[in-house]
Amino acid sequence: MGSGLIQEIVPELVYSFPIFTLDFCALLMEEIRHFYGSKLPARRPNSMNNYGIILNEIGLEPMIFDLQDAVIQPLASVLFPMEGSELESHHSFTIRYKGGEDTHLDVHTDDSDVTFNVNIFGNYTGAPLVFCGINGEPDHRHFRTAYQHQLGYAVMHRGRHRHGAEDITGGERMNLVVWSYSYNYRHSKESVKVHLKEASKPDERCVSYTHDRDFGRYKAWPPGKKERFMGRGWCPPRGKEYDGFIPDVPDDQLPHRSKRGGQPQQ
Ligand SMILES: O=C(O)CCC(=O)C(=O)O
Ligand SMILES: [Fe+2]
Repeated sequence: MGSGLIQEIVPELVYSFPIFTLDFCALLMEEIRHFYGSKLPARRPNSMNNYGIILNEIGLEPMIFDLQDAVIQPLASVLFPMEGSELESHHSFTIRYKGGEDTHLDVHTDDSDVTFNVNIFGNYTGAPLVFCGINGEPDHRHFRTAYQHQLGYAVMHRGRHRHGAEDITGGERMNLVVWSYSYNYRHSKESVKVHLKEASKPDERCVSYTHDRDFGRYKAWPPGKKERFMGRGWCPPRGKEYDGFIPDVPDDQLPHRSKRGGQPQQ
C-alpha cells in the first residue's frame, strides 16, 4: 500500500492495482478468441453469465494457480486477513459484455471468499462496476462507489460484497475473474451468515432483480426480467426489512413462495 501501487477504491473493502501488461492482455484475448472460434462446447461459469468461459476448461488452470500463489494469496492475506489468509482453490472464468449479448451483470454477491477481477479487453464505454455494502449489514444495499475498469488492472474484494456491472453503452468489455476459496474461513465461526435489519430504503443502483423483493419499487425492470424474477427474491430476508418496506408482490400473493431460508448467491 505504501508503494502507491495499490489504490483503495472503497476504504478497507475494495482495492485496485496494475497486474497484467497490455501485451499479456492481448495474448490472453488471442487465446480466448481462438477458443470461441473453435466452436467447442463451453459450460458457462455461472447462471448470470452467458458468454464467459471457465478457464480451467481451456487449459489455463496451472496459470491461474500460479497467479493465485504469486499475487492473489499474498495480497489477500494482508487486505482480507479473515477470508484470505489461506486460499486453496479457485473458480476462474471470463465475462463479456457487448451490445446484443449480456450488457450488464445484475447486482449480486459472489460465491467466493475473495474475488480478483482484471480487465483484459477495454474497447468499450459504460459498464461501470458498482459497489454497495457487505451482504447482511444494515447498509448492504447502499451505494458506495462506481469503479471504471482500466485495462490490465485488477480489483480485489470480498465475495460477500454486493456489486454489479451496469449496462455497457458501446464496444466490448472482457474481464478475467478468479473466485478464491478458503476452507478454513468457510469452516470458521466468522463465516456464519448473519443478516441484520436494513437501516433504510436501498439506493437505486444497489437493487437486484434476481435477489430483491422490492426491485420494482426502485427501478424499471430490464426487458424480460420481470416475468422471470418478480416474486422470487429473498432479499431483504423476512423480518429484516427496513421500516416502510413494501414488496413487489405481497407474501400472500406469491405463487411459488420459497421454502429456502438461506440466501442464494449467484
Ligand atoms: O463486470 C465486472 O467487472 C464484475 C463481474 C462480476 O462481478 C462477476 O463475474 O462475479
Ligand atoms: Fe461478482
